[in-house]
Amino acid sequence: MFSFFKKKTVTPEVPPAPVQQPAPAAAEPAAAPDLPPDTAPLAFEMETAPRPESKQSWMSRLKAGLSKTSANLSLLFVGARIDDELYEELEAALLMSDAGIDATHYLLDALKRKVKDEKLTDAAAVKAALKTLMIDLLRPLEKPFVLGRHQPTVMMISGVNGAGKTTTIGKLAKHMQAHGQSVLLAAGDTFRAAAREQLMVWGQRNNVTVISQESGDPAAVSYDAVQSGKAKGTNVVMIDTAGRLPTQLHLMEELKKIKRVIGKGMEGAPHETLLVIDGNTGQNALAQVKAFDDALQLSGLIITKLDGTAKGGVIAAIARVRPVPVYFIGIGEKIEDLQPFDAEEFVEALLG
Ligand SMILES: Nc1nc2c(ncn2[C@@H]2O[C@H](COP(=O)(O)OP(=O)(O)OP(=O)(O)O)[C@@H](O)[C@H]2O)c(=O)[nH]1
Repeated sequence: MFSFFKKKTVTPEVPPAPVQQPAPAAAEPAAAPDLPPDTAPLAFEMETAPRPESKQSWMSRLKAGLSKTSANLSLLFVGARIDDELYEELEAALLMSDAGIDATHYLLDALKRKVKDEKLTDAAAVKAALKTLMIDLLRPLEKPFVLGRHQPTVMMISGVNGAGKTTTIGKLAKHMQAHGQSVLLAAGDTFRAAAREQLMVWGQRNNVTVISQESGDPAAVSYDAVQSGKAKGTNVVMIDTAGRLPTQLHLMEELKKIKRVIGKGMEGAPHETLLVIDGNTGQNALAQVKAFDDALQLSGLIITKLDGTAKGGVIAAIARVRPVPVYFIGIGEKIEDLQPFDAEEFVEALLG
């Protein structure tokens, strides 16, 4: 397993907070510690050079996950002539991959131009040109996930039901703990007792404090969690929210309220407003990104389940239509199955 956080060369001004003992209870009201908002006791950013053996296994699994699309796209270029028929087949394959009309036409137009300008006649060279164009399209979505700029860093996590929010929070919490970051979770899903319990049990098992309330207002639970995080000097507060559809307008309003109330608990918070999307939801994922971004002004995405029946092309649609950075992608349920998004590696898996 390789890590995706690394220590930045920041001189600690304040010693890092100790890892919390599990204390699954409602937060006691407390005053904020006297820290400037941007105090950076520790800062972490992406690991840029993961261990080769782990990288290899990650790549082969990502490739397996996206094999449907890569098989379709790769086959097109085998012994192909560069003509209208190839472009038509490529258009169909890109649309089938969930890239959507906008990204598909953008890529095709750019490819045709490149083929002409560079006088490409060989199918392999055209495929390589498409790869370069896709990498250029997706690269702006790469963004390192940095911790340590705030004490605590407050993260709000949203998404539709079953997208993988809670699982992802668990994985992130473990990675953060492994790097000396103390983590506090807020069970903002006050509707489903089972969701709350799931998080509580997980917290106890993993030595992570979970703030929860039996019933009531998810905004209040989130506020309590921020207060508790500030009082205890916790490094990271992650706020889980109940799954909801963008069409459930009252629930989208509730999300906005949660965000506002978090901001009342700590100026500038949440520092990360994340949307978790299931990679198998195709073009609907784009609709989710738009709706949640309109409501919350997202700072980043996490795309899960790229190991299933995902086609992967929707990320090109996101890059064209609503380029919210993709912090992480997930290809399974184990902790090492969540890794930073890397455009080059993703396109390599997508195009073979
Ligand atoms: N195959 C696969 N399964 C995943 C991945 N991430 C999460 N899951 C599974 O997806 C299911 C739903 O995950 P949860 O984390 O409970 O999703 P949630 O968004 O919190 O769901 P709600 O609380 O209902 O809104 C679980 O069975 C997870 O194990 C992934 O990357 N790959």
